[in-house]
Amino acid sequence: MSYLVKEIFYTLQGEGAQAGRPAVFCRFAGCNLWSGREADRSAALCRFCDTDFRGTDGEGGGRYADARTLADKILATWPCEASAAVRPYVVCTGGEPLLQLDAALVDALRARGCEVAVETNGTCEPPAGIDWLCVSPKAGGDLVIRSGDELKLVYPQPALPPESLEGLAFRHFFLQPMDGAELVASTEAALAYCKAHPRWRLSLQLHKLLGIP
Ligand SMILES: C[S@@+](CC[C@H](N)C(=O)[O-])C[C@H]1O[C@@H](n2cnc3c(N)ncnc32)[C@H](O)[C@@H]1O
Ligand SMILES: Nc1nc2[nH]cc(C(=O)O)c2c(=O)[nH]1
Ligand code: SF4
Ligand SMILES: [Mg+2]
Repeated sequence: MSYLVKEIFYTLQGEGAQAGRPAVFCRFAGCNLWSGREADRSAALCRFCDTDFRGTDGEGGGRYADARTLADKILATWPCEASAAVRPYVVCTGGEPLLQLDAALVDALRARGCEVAVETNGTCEPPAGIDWLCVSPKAGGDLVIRSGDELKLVYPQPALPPESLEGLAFRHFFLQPMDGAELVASTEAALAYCKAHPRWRLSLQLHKLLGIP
C-alpha cells in the first residue's frame, strides 16, 4: 500500500519519557479527529492541535509507493549507519499515524535496524511490532488502545480528567500542558496536579523551548 507523508525530519524527541533522544520523525498526513482546516477547528473532535498535518508538501513529504521506499527514505534521514549499539529511533506521528502505519512498514523499519515509536490518539488498533507506544487520549475520541508504554494527556481537558485514565495499563503517565493562549495557566495547573498526584509526571515540549522542529 502507499503512504501519504506530510514531512520527514531529524530532531530530538521533545516529549515524554524519551525526551532528548535523537529521532527521525515521520509525520503522516491526515487525522480522524480534525480535518486540519482552521475553518473546521471549532467543530472538530480535537480542537487544540498544534500541528499542520495536511497535505504532503513538507520536507521529505510525498506519496510513498510502498513500505520499502518509505523505510529507505526514513533511514537516509538518520545521520549515520545503523548499528546494534545505536539503532535509528523513528517516531511515527501525524496527523494520526495509525490510519496508515501497517505491519509492512513496521517490519521494513525493523529489518533496517530501527526502533519504531508511535504517537497516537489511541482511537485505532496498532499493528504488531511497535517498540514504543505513546497514547495521547482526546476527550472527543473513542479510546481503543488501553495499554502501552506511555500515556501522555494534554492537560487540561475538562471532559477527560487524569483520574479517569490512571487505571489503564501504561508504564508511564504524563501530563503535557496544553499549548495555546492559556499555556501559562495550563502549565501551572499541570504542575500542581503532578505534585498532588505523584503517579503523574510533567512533560514539557522541549522542542518548543529549544526552537527546533
Ligand atoms: C500532533 S499529535 C499527533 C499524534 C496523534 N494524532 C495524537 O494526537 O497523539 C502529537 C502530540 O502532540 C500533542 N499535542 C497536540 N496539540 C497540542 C497542544 N496544543 N499542546 C500540547 N500538546 C499537544 C498530542 O496530544 C500528541 O501527544
Ligand atoms: N521534537 C519534537 N518532538 C515531538 N514529540 C512528539 C511530536 C509530535 O508532533 O508528534 C513532536 C514534534 O513535533 N517535535
Ligand atoms: S488527534 Fe492528534 S493530530 Fe489529530 S487533531 Fe488531535 S492532536 Fe492533532
Ligand atoms: Mg508536535
